[in-house]
Amino acid sequence: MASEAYSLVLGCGWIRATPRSPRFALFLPSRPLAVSCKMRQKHFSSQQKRQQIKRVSREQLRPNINSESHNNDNGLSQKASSDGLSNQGQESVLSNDDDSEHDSKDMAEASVEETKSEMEDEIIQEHQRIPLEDLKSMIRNVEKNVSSLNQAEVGALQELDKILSDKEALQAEINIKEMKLAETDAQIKVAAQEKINVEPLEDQLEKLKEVAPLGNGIMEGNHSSFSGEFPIVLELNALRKEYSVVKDDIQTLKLKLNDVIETEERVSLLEKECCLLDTSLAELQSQFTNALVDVDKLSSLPSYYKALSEKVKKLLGSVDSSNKEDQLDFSEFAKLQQKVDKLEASISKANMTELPYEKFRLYEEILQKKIGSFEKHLQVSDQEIHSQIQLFQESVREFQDTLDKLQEDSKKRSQEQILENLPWEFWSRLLLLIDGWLLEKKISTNDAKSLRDMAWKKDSRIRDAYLACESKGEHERLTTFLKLTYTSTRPGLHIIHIAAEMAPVAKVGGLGDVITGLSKALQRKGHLVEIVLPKYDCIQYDLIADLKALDVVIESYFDGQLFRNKIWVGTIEGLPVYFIEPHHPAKFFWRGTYYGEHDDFKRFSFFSRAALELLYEAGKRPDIIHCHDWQTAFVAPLYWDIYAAKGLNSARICFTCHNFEHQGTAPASELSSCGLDVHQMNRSDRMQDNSAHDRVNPVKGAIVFSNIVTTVSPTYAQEVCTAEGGRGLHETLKSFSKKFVGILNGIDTDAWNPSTDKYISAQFHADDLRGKAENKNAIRKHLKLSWSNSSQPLVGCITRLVPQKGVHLIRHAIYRTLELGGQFVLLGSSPVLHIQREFEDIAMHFNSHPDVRLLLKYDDALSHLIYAASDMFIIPSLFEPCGLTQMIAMRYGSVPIARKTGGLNDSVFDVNDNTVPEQYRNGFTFLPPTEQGLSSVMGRAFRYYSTNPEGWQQLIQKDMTLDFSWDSSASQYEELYERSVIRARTAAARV
Ligand SMILES: Nc1ncnc2c1ncn2[C@@H]1O[C@H](COP(=O)(O)OP(=O)(O)O)[C@@H](O)[C@H]1O
Repeated sequence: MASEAYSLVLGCGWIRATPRSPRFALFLPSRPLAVSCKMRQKHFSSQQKRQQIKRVSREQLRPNINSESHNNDNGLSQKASSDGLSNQGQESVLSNDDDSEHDSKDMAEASVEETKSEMEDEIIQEHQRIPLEDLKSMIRNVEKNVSSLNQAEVGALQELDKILSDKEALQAEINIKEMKLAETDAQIKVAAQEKINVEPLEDQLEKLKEVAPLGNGIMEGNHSSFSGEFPIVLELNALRKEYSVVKDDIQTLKLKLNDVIETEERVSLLEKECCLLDTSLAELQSQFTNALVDVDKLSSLPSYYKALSEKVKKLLGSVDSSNKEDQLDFSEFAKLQQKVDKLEASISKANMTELPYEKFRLYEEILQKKIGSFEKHLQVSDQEIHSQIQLFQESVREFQDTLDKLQEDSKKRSQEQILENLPWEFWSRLLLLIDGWLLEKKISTNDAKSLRDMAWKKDSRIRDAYLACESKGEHERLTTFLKLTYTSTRPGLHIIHIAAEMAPVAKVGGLGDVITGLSKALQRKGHLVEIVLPKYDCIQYDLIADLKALDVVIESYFDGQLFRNKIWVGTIEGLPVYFIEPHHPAKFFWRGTYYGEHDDFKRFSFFSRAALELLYEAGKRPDIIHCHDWQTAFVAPLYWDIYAAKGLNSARICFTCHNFEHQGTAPASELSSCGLDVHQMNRSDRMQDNSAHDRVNPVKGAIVFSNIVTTVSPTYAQEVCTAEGGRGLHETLKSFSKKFVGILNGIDTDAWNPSTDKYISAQFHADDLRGKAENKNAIRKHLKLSWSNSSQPLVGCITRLVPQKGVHLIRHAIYRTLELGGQFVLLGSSPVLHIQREFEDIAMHFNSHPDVRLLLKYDDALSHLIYAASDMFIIPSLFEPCGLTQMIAMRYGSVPIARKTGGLNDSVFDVNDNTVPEQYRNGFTFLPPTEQGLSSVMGRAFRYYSTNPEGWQQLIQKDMTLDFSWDSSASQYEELYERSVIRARTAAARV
């Protein structure tokens, strides 16, 4: 394109004006030499042309002369002409005399005359030799020749005249052309000069304009009359014109230059595009290579599939051979095989075909689609194959099982046939063994009876047990047989809880929750669980199903006489519950309260004895009697001291202390009321209080007399073995450490379930927390708190307001919450008067405060709403045997802020504690029981809440899904119970 434009410019240059050509050369550096050469050639050729014209005009003259002479010389003109052209000497002469026309004419005439005289001389000489006649004819011929010669001469002269006139015309023409040539030469010279001196000329013009006002007029063409008189002015005019033409040309050139620049820019853009295309091409190439690798990989899949098919076929074969009824459908496999084969073929086809680069993209897309669909097919095939394999494996397994069973059955049958046909001798030996153990008092009459019955019926279990331990020692045989009596007769354990609380009908604190939660969990595990409770007047009777008084009176001993007890039965949360209503003049459970009465020792010692009386009278044979806290701790010594001897001897006693702070000590004399021998019991190794020897300690008595002693968390179990934590019982606990264990409580996940809770405003769960925000809003409105800022954190606290719970820290938490910009809701009441008063004052102080509300009461329904609404939950206990509120709070998405003590230490793990695996970190903890310690941890929690809302949300979700159910705790109790029962039977067998 550039060269095209250039030739066009050159063309224009030649057509319009030669002088412009060198200016182009300024912008087209490769061209100036050629152009100037061309100019020089042109100039040279015009000179040559002129010389040629001159030469031709001279030569045109010469042949005419020669032809004249040679025509007369019998057509020898050709030779004469060539001689004439080659005669250099003649040419040089002619060239020196180029305008003498007359001289030429004279010379022609002289030449004719000369020829004529030469001929006459020849005739005379011929005449002297030849006859006259001949001479006469010859003369006539000569005369004829002369006349024809004369005619020829006239013609020649005419011809000469014509030639001369032609010559003149030609000469004139030549002159004009030479003049024109000279002019052109001059113009060329001027142009050459002008091309070098445009600017000086401009300056000159400017100077002329300045110095000659006349010149201005001339240049403007107003004084044409002076043109001829001022050649310089004319020249200047011409120059001006030339200058304007040049200017135009410059303009044109500039435009052209812009075009060129634009073109260059376009070229560079195109180059860039070209580069980009190159790189994308390279990318495509590499993608193509990768795709080929992928295709390679994919091509290996069919072989993998084939291997799988082979395996499946093998399996099918084995199944076929095992069971011909199991006919397998191969059509699916055949279809899959066809699909894979097809894909394989298309892949190899694609590999063989080399696609052009411009089709890469299209190819890649198709390839990707193919790979995608192939992968999908493969996935589906994989799944199908997998499920088919599983199906076949299952059927093979089933078949194998049936086979095994059949084999076992047939083996059994044949064995049974053998065993059934066991000689009478075998059964007699077995019966004698049982009787011997009974007589030797190695087993009880009952155990002996049930074992004897089994042997009598030829029960396979006793036969197998006998055969299994035939070669073993007697103790092991005894244990095996006793286990048989216990497992063979019942599906699980018979467990009876004797307690002072049961949630939700008679709940003061965590004890009530444990009774219900643990019992339900044990019930679910297949055990028979029953609960015996005092029939308090303040029980929530509406929560008891099928409550009824039995038409029976149980008399129980107290203060030297028998008192009648009315027995009520009913179910609470699906659990069978017995209520004892003593008809005692002191109206032990008609007080409108559970605890805190002056005669609590009497009240609960009475109840403990009446409960055992009930079991005894009812003829119950429980495996486990589980008593709780000091209120029912009397059961352990009463059982072993009185009821075991009376025949209620099937049970093992488990005692759980929920709080060693409460030991129920009393003057030793009071113990006699329930029938215990004070003298026997008030001993340091029995019930005597470790600190006051005239007092008996029911908790110590339970530790001593129970088979299993537990407390409610592993950390607390350790703490109470120290002087600081044991409250005087640490030595006793240490001495019975073998039967003492700490098991963390669980919570009743049915009762505490935010997705089904009927007490809360909106149910919610970990995956959808919108309900939690609704509950927050609802409680704020309900308690007339400010609800303008939904992100203002709400701190909850539900507790008994007792020193153990860190009341001073709870009070501090209220102020600290305000300091941190949060809201605080407390639900609690105190059995301690001064604490109750103190909190009532605080409640009054914040009566209409927008951010604090204190509710000094016990309110189960409200507690649910607070758990559901709060963002954080505070438990700053000085000590905490287990604590349930932190677990309930977490279940409701309220993050616990707890002191590291007792059960809190076993269930709350700080978000920053690197010693704990990340998945267990669920809250904020602090150790020093000080206001500073609490302030600091609350600050951390608030910062986390406000600065990391996403992390907070995740923390809530994690907390809500943690397992605090009773399942694992109940399993631990179950294991303890079972071990104890077996041990008892074995021990009984030994005695
Ligand atoms: N004022 C109250 N209103 C309703 N429920 C309460 C109140 N105070 C405590 N609770 C409940 O009592 C139980 C407390 O158990 P826990 O944390 O083991 O403490 P403790 O047994 O020492 O009182 C929780 O279920 C808690 O919700």
